[in-house]
Amino acid sequence: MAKILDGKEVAAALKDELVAEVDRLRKQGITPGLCLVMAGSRPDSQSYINSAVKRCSSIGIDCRVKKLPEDVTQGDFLKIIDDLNTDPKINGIMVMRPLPQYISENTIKYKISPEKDVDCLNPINVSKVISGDDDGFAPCTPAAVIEILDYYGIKVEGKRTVVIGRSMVVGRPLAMMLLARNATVTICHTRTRNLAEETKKGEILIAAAGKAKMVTKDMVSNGAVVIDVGINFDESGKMCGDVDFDSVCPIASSITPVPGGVGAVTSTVLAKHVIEALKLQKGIY
Ligand SMILES: Nc1nc(=O)c2c([nH]1)NC[C@@H]1CN(c3ccc(C(=O)N[C@@H](CCC(=O)O)C(=O)O)cc3)C=[N+]21
Repeated sequence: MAKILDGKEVAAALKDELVAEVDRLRKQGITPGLCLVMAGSRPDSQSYINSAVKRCSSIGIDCRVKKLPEDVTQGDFLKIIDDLNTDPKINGIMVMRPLPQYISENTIKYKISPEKDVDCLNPINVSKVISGDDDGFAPCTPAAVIEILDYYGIKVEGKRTVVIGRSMVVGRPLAMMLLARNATVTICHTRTRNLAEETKKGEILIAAAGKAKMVTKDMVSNGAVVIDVGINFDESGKMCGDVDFDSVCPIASSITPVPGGVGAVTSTVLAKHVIEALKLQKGIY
């Protein structure tokens, strides 16, 4: 049976470091501030906002949530981003995706100040992820995957690492972050032929496809490390990952559960990024 890679444990360890950091900053009279911006009422965005606010507040970050109507105009949206860019109390800006249909994500993402862009929407930060510079902000979810691998001492260098999924929030940036750590990376996606043949080559297999329980045991090689980034809900409304945990667990060497895996670390990484953003803006090293 695979060893369980416990996201809650990783998040707790990271949280301890961050609380200590926020305490040090508070003694200098500074409190980090985050604003989460949500247009419309998607339940997945709302659920992330709830857990992000809970987690960041418990670390000592001031959280603000800006809820905009689904039919907000592009002009109003841009004005809000502009105000946050210049607000000295706000160190991090997180805009929930996807944006409403009539808002151009391309326009919004360039507008977020790169120094406050804690979830990597601005192409300046995307380009840093691609070139392997670590002075920008990577998106929080792939950064959470890296935190888990680091915490458990799982080295990716030289290893055949297969990522399923090519989204801008997870698959693509994650592939680049693994490449920067010298993994041999394969990206699989909806048009990949003989998917199981490809995924079986992975010594490390990362599922970020957004499709419930799609990774079955015939797709996993014996002893693989399996990281499940999926957050889906099954027929009975229960949260489940992209990996069919019960069938894969017996053959993997280690595996992240859902819930309690990558998702449990993501909001703590967000808090980490807000603190880094503050230090960057204030010139604290
Ligand atoms: N710019 C942007 N970045 C995002 O990362 C992003 C987004 N937009 N839009 C919406 C989706 C959805 N999403 C969720 C993350 C965690 C939970 C969640 O339930 N987390 C639980 C833990 C789940 C677990 O344990 O696996 C928690 O933090 O307590 C839900 C939803 C992020 N998203």
